[in-house]
Amino acid sequence: MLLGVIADDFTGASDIANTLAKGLPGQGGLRTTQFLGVPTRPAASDVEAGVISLKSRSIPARDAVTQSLAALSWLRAQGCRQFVFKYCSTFDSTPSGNIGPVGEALADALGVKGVVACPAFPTVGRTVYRGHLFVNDRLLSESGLENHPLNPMTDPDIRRWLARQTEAPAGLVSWPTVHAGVDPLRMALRQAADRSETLVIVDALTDGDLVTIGRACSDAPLLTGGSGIALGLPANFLREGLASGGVSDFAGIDGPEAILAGSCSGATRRQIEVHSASHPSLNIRVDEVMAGRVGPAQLVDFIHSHQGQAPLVYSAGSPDDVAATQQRHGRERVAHALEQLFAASARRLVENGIRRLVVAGGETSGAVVSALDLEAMTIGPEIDPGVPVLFTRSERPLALTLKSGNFGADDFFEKALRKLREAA
Ligand SMILES: Nc1ncnc2c1ncn2[C@@H]1O[C@H](COP(=O)(O)OP(=O)(O)OP(=O)(O)O)[C@@H](O)[C@H]1O
Ligand SMILES: O=C(O)[C@@H](O)C(=O)CO
Repeated sequence: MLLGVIADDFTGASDIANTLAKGLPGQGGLRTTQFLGVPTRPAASDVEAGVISLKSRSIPARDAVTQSLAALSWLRAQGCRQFVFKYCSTFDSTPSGNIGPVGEALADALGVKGVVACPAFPTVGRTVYRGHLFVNDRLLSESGLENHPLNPMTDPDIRRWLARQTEAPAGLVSWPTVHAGVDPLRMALRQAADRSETLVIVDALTDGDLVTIGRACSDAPLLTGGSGIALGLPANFLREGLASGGVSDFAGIDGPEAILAGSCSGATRRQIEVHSASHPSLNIRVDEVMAGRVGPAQLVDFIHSHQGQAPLVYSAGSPDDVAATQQRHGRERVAHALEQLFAASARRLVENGIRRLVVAGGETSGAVVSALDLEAMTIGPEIDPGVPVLFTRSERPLALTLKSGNFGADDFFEKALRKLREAA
């Protein structure tokens, strides 16, 4: 294994696995596997990039650090020569973590400073300029992310946000330096290290900037960021003749289908609206779940009784509804109850023969996939930017996709089910 990624949620892991498997146009990528949690045995020998999915974005910082260091240890044992800590392109975190504490702990373990921190993902509108994160043409804090159910992002100055989470000062390399090219950027990162800045926000506005960052970091033991940070990395290994540049061998998996959406993000809510207009859909009422009147049986029955029609079960409400629900029952309790509900339902659905599964939302995906007890998934073709097909190679193969809340076109759900059936 050449490259090891530690991702703080499951959809984010798929996102960066997609980037690594795809590589740059015309060049090919790395043979990539997404692992669910820290594996307990060695990886297959042909894996070039291993992405470990943790569910560490919204847990106490101390636990996130412990899990991330365990992931690092396993990846080191597989022979990786470079590591990436993948977090959300909208820098999802709170003033107490977890990007800062995990980033610093990994940097300390690898003995490095001047480590890039760049959540930019221009294809889906995330850019960083002068340390400020934009989502399309809005600052992060006015993009809807200020209403996130778990980590409201209320400050677009991510250097300031990061500095609240870190022990060492957080640095900044602004866009003119990135634009000036590989050597000036390398020098700026070295200078940041000399100032004892462990994590350094690096601006990026385009894929070209991310490729420059990738090249400048060809020898860096550690990078941190959104999936865009991986854009230029496969090329480094290909250039050195270390990687194969292989393509996906996904043959398509047909069979019963289900869509489970626990995300309340803007894009998912639009996808729910579009899909529900012409497909059976069940809106889970949180009050009913909290009162114990709705459980997995209802969800599973609904999916089974609408087979062949792309049935959708979702929990999303408007930001006002979500806030009111959290007020009534408590944020953690609601999140826990919904995640358990989706997880238990998914387990039963797969036991009962569901073979194509679409899940929306990082935390939701984490809960669902953990309940399915899958160890590793191979990366197939891309469905929409940042969202690939994943498949298992077991006797009863499963094709699934884990969609980040804010990713995907409006018709994502229908398109995803189709892509899970088609060969690459
Ligand atoms: N109606 C609701 N009211 C309150 N909380 C909800 C509701 N529906 C879902 N949730 C909770 O909100 C959280 C949504 O997080 P999740 O990570 O799944 O989606 P997301 O944040 O949109 O996706 P991503 O992390 O990929 O951007 C989950 O913990 C979920 O249980
Ligand atoms: O970076 C992103 O936006 C996604 O991969 C993600 O992490 C959402 O959970």
